Amino acid sequence: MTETTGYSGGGPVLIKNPHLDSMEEDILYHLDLGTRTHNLPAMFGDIKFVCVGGSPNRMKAFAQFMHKELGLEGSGEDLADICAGTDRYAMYRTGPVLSISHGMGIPSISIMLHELIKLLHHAKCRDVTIIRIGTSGGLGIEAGSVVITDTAVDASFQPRFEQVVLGDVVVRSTDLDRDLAEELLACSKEVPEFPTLIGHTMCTYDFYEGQGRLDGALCSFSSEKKLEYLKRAHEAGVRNIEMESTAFAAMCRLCGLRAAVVCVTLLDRLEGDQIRAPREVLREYQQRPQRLIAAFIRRRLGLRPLPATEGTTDRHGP
Ligand SMILES: O=P(O)(O)O[C@H]1O[C@H](CO)[C@@H](O)[C@H]1O
Ligand SMILES: O=c1cc[nH]c(=O)[nH]1
Repeated sequence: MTETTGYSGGGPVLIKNPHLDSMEEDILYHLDLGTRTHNLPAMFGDIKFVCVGGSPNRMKAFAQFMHKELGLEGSGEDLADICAGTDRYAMYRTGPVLSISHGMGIPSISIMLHELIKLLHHAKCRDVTIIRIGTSGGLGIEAGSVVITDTAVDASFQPRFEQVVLGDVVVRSTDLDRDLAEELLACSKEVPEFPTLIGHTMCTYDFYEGQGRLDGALCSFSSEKKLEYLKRAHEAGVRNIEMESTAFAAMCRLCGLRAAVVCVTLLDRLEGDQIRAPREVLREYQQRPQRLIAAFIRRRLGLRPLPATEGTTDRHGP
């Protein structure tokens, strides 16, 4: 079965679930929030930008960075984790920006997105832009490059996300908002210290065998087969590889959220498998998507570009 419902962009957050209307209460279990226990419109109704990424520390650092970038009062060092009652995900807000961690892989981001999208719906948010700021392995591009995804593809280079529902495979489109990708590319001129490009992003179910690595606990293919696969991916337009983009693109699109994926590359997979860059270098790399998104949000809010932003200082690294 293929679901073709189109991306609407702007407007309200669409919930494609008729059962929700008849529920007296909706408990967002993994976020430790709920419609009875929290005034979600008061807490989140004015959110316009949602940024998600794997690591809780990265998303805290990003919220603190945005606090400064938006020129809000105070240092932002004391931003509280809104989901502190659970250790599944971490969530911070500053001004109109919500910053949330999603863990690693499709099952983890999928659970977070179900609850986040319902939260935005219950809060009556409108015109929300959602961006995944992540890390990835590059394909044929310099380590440290930032890739803005035009289309998320699966491990067979197809623009689809397959979800098993009641035993049947449901196929969902993974197109992302082209205009938003172009707008982000235009913003990259404000952060010229690193290369930024648009390309396909391949999403896999695993970091090791699933991404053609030779260095996992299991490996059943040769070095030649690995390179042949990665080169085919490159020829198909893939410029980076990560583990959440297809599910993210499919769910956001169906729910009317304008979405983008912006990931830095930690290495060039055509040159190796192990991530060897020193922690200091990796730390600076993971700040790059954040700096680009800060420039984008500032521009959207009509704030003047800041001279040479330095990014966040998350001490934990990617
Ligand atoms: O850096 P983040 O955004 O966590 O994402 C990437 O890093 C993880 C693997 O190290 C995967 O989840 C992959 O998608
Ligand atoms: O190679 C990489 C690096 C980061 N994240 C991935 O999923 N793959």
